[in-house]
Amino acid sequence: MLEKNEKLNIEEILKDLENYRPKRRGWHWREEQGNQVYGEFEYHQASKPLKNSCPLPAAKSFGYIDPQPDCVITTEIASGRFEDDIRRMRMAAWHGADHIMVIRTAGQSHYDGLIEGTPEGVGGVPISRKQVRATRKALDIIEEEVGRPINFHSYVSGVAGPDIAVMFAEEGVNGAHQDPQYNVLYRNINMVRSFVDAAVAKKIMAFADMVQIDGAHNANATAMKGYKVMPELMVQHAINCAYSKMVGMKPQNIALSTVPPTAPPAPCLRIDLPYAVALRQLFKDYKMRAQMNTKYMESCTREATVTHVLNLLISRLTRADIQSTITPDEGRNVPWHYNNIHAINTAKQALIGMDGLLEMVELKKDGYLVDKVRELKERAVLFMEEILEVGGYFKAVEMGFFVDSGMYPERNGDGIARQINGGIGVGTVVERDKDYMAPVCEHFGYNNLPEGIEKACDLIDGCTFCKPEKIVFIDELDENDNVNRRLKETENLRHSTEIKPEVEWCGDGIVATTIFLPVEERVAEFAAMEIGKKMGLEDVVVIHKQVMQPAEGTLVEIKGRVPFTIDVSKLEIPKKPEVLSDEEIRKDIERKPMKVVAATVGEDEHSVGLREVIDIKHGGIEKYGIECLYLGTSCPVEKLVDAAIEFNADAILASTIITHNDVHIKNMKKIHELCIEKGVRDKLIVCAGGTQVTDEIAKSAGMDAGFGRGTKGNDVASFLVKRRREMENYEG
Ligand SMILES: Cc1ncc(COP(=O)(O)O)c(/C=N/CC[C@H](N)C(=O)O)c1O
Repeated sequence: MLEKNEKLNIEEILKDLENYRPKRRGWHWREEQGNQVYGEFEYHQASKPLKNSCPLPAAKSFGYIDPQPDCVITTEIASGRFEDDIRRMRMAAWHGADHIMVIRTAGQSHYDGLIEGTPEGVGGVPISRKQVRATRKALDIIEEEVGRPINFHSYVSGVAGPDIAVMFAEEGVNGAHQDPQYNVLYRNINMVRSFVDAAVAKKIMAFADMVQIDGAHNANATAMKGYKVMPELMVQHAINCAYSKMVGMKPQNIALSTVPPTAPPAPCLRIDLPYAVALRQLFKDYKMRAQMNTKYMESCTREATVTHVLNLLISRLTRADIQSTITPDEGRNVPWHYNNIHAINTAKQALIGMDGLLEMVELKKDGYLVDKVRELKERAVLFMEEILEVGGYFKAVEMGFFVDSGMYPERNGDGIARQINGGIGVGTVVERDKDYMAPVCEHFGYNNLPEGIEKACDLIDGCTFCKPEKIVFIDELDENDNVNRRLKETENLRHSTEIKPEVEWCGDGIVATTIFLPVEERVAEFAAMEIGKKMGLEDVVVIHKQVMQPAEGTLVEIKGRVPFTIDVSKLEIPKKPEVLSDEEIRKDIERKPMKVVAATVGEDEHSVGLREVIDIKHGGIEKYGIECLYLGTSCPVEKLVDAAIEFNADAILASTIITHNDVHIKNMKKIHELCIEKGVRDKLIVCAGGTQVTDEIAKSAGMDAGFGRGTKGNDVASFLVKRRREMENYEG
């Protein structure tokens, strides 16, 4: 078991892979939990807490609770270097993801065999046995520390679909996309080959108890207008569900991949919600894998996040068994790892925030919604009927029925047409002879087993499903394109005190900066790049620009590479002040009572933070017996200092939240100077606090200490006691 602050050791994970065996087969759904209590709250759609996790930032105000939604949460990974992805997977798991979906290297669907070794991928990882083993082994470690099984997922499709299905079943992969329509429509693989392969693959996935996700979401992304293909999507789901069931998959392992088809500025709920309702009504026995919209994503991460929250509202208003997440930067680049985390947090935050929603609101049982649901179902049924009329699915594909930009029955004739005698793998399906026999288990279709043979693989004393020791593990095929060589290049950064910024890969050195420039867009773009260069960044690229007003200015985000490393052993890091125990603080105050005056100074009305530091009910300093005179908010600094003198206080606590024009620093300096003017500075302990106040800023403004975001009563009381001791010793 890893220690909390011990890094995953990629070298260790790569060791002895030839003998690694997965702990289990099959998918893990979060346990039904009924009502869950986290802290002071009861949840009606939550699952068990994690052993270790990173709560949302705002959990600070709720005792750091980290309630886990009831559905599985997915994060998709596509960096191309699995050795760097396991770090991202660990971060994701600690933020609540329990479904790790690894995108394959571009075009792996066209590989007509398995990939071996660990070559670097493009836009995804080359899914190979060694990579799957290393990743599953890392996930074993990660699931131990978070205390929840993690589902490892990739894709069973393409020309080598059945081969990959076998390898996934052997290696304990827990879920996969499998939909022959994907091969046909988006990879132009021959349709007969695709459906025959799909039957073989699905049977193996059923044996391995893998959850299957279909490929309907692709029509959303590929269609001219996502919302025009809603009837077709239901048809695509139906085809894959029916085919999967016929092969022997359990409905509870068949997940429909459903994406809300639109996004603002379209009135998306009015379009997407009826579709989501219709889908769940038609496919109530199946699982819903709710995906977030990717089609209408631009480079604005804020916009993407709001769209995704609206998608999550639909999940909560209908049903999501798996909530898939899309990173807010997917519209910019291959996702950066911290954006995977932002996306997971968006899902966790919104789903938990909408806990029990349907106990308070319900979908109307008449009017627009019901009519729209009905209309969509009718369109889908008509679509299905027409497929039958023209002679079945293959014929319909040849006629370009699918991904047509018209809202069925409207047709624009621009669908993706494929010929039954065309595509990759055409003519490669051979009818099985009468005496065809394959001595392996879970083999779909006709298998002419000899008399008396129970299990096909008895003939060869066990197949790899029954005797995993028969699996042949190939380590590396290419002496250059492999993980060992890549790790060599980053050796120094993994085994020294030198670090570099990173967004995807160890040592990639990428940083991002947000800049506002008071000029029109085109000028701002080039000015921002110039600023990046002057900051010493290399390969500066604009990753986002947004007009704030055509003449007044433009927001620009740039990324660039820092050419240097930071040696952390050489950093001057001030020691965190040691906090005294409650007992010790209380004893010292009993020994010698302490009085404090406190206020929020200037024109500042914020009081919450200071009250938490003071009030006994928040565990504030009063609980140690310190006597506090609280002067409220918008307190002039003169009044605060005078009160300290009058009250014969030992200390002043000044809260200053507003930092506009550095007013917080000005106020601190004024308090310091006033105490000197009145000859009491060396008698008083003077502290400031606030969300933007740091110890360094406060001390440079003449304070004895500064307390920032997250400060607790015992931090302040501990400082006051220690500081008074110093002053007493000083007085001798
Ligand atoms: C049914 C099916 N088979 C295979 C592939 C992948 O096939 P290549 O490995 O050839 O790219 C896909 C891809 N979908 C993208 C995942 C998406 N980000 C998602 O949310 O699911 C697919 O849908």
